[in-house]
Amino acid sequence: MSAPVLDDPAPAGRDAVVRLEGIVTRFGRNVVHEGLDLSIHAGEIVALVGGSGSGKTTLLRHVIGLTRPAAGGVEVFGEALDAGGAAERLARQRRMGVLFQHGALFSAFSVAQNIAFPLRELGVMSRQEIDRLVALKLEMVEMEAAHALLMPAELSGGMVKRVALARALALEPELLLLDEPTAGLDPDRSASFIRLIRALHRELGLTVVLVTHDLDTLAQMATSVAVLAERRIVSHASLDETLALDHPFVARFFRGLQARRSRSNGAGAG
Ligand SMILES: Nc1ncnc2c1ncn2[C@@H]1O[C@H](COP(=O)(O)OP(=O)(O)OP(=O)(O)O)[C@@H](O)[C@H]1O
Repeated sequence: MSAPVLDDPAPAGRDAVVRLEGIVTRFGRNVVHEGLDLSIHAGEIVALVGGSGSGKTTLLRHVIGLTRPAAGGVEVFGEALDAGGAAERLARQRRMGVLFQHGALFSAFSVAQNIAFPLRELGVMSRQEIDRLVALKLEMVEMEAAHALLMPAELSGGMVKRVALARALALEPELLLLDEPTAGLDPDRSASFIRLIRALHRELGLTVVLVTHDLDTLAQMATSVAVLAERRIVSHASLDETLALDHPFVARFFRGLQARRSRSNGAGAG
């Protein structure tokens, strides 16, 4: 196996938005992470890839503080996740938006109520301010104002993802965590979801961590790829550098993309 690529793909001088150091995670006897390190810098879209059960979702849960590693440090926005009092921890939480794979909407709430939920929790906005922000977020995810009154059961799969994204964006997060955002979407809906995230990334300067098994999503979105294998990040590098790695998981995972690239190179050469 060639040497793993562990150099930092972000330009020097940018602060880490997320820094994971020496993370150890255990569920009973199942050791999921062991000495895992990863730094993510402002403005990056990092695709986190790894085999099924390798601990990608668990890592995202550590970043937002839903779970705690058995050992190691989790820093977000330059501070330890549990630094400071309750108010400071909450303030840090609000700088992060999350879209989980089964990030279901509250089924008894309308689209508008779902998007308004994090805003209401803040308890500082008037009804009019909340309505205005909900309308703005709906527009941001390219949904019509009339959709605000629909119930989740009335939405298509693509619309559910958009509403969940609008809710994740409600508090204007600087860091967006996306777990399989395009899973279950048909190619058209998937492509438009990718366009949307890329536009938001460009316009809002978001930092994004993206877990995906979908090579098209990855190739079109990621500014870097972090590979979770053997319980740690074995490589964090550009897609091209990742493709050049001699690692069994990388070879298996990227086989389709490699084949497509060599076909198009062949076609170009001929
Ligand atoms: N709450 C829990 N209790 C016990 N084991 C857990 C718990 N959460 C996760 N695990 C175990 O930790 C491992 C990593 O799970 P995780 O969901 O993070 O993997 P993943 O890489 O996201 O997988 P996939 O790609 O299949 O979604 C698995 O073996 C899983 O069974």
